[in-house]
Amino acid sequence: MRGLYVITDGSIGNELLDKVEQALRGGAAIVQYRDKSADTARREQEALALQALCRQHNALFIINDDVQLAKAVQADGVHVGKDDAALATARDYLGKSAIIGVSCYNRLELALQAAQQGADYIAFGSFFPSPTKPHAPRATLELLREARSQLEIPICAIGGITLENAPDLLANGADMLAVITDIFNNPDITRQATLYQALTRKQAKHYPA
Ligand SMILES: Cc1ncc(COP(=O)(O)OP(=O)(O)O)c(N)n1
Ligand SMILES: Cc1ncsc1CCOP(=O)(O)O
Ligand SMILES: [Mg+2]
Repeated sequence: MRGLYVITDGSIGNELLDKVEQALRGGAAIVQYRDKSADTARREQEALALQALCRQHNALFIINDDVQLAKAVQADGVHVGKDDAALATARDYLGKSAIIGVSCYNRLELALQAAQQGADYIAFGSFFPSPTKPHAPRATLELLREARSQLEIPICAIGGITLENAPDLLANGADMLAVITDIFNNPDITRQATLYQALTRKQAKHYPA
């Protein structure tokens, strides 16, 4: 796994599908449906529509937090953090072939443990001030380098990523760049996604596509 990993946000509103499609046209490799609302019916409907869109564009589709929803819509996988299902629980529920990503914040030991327990990728961040999650713990490029030297699974970087700071993340070992604001707040989402994809193709060479 590598490339641009776009994450949806509740604030995108009713242009959700349209905006995600624009990102996919620009070459986003992975889409995460991240919706913190309690509206189960709408969440399922949106997730199903996004799943179909990702299939059309050969992109992976990941559900944030919710293993039940991931199974219900046959998503490619789920992303879990400290307040979500444990990795082992998610694996039991979704099976061997599901992609399970685990948030490790700024903690190498969590990443080593997740890798040992069968995570498909891990995520560190926030690397930079994030408009979406201003109070997220701050991760460093040094942590990324150290993790790169110890981990074989793909590493995702998240938090306040922009086209200006993305090259440092890639140069220090990130395989995937998870982005909300700098993609979905851009007036030309497709072009912005294309620019990210070009950067990741140039620099993330740790794994085959
Ligand atoms: C790719 C990716 N990385 C990190 C997160 C954050 O997960 P978590 O810590 O569970 O926080 P929420 O996103 O659930 O608020 C993520 N979602 N995706
Ligand atoms: C979910 C999450 N976890 C750490 S930072 C973040 C939000 C990233 O969004 P943005 O790209 O807007 O900083
Ligand atoms: Mg979570």
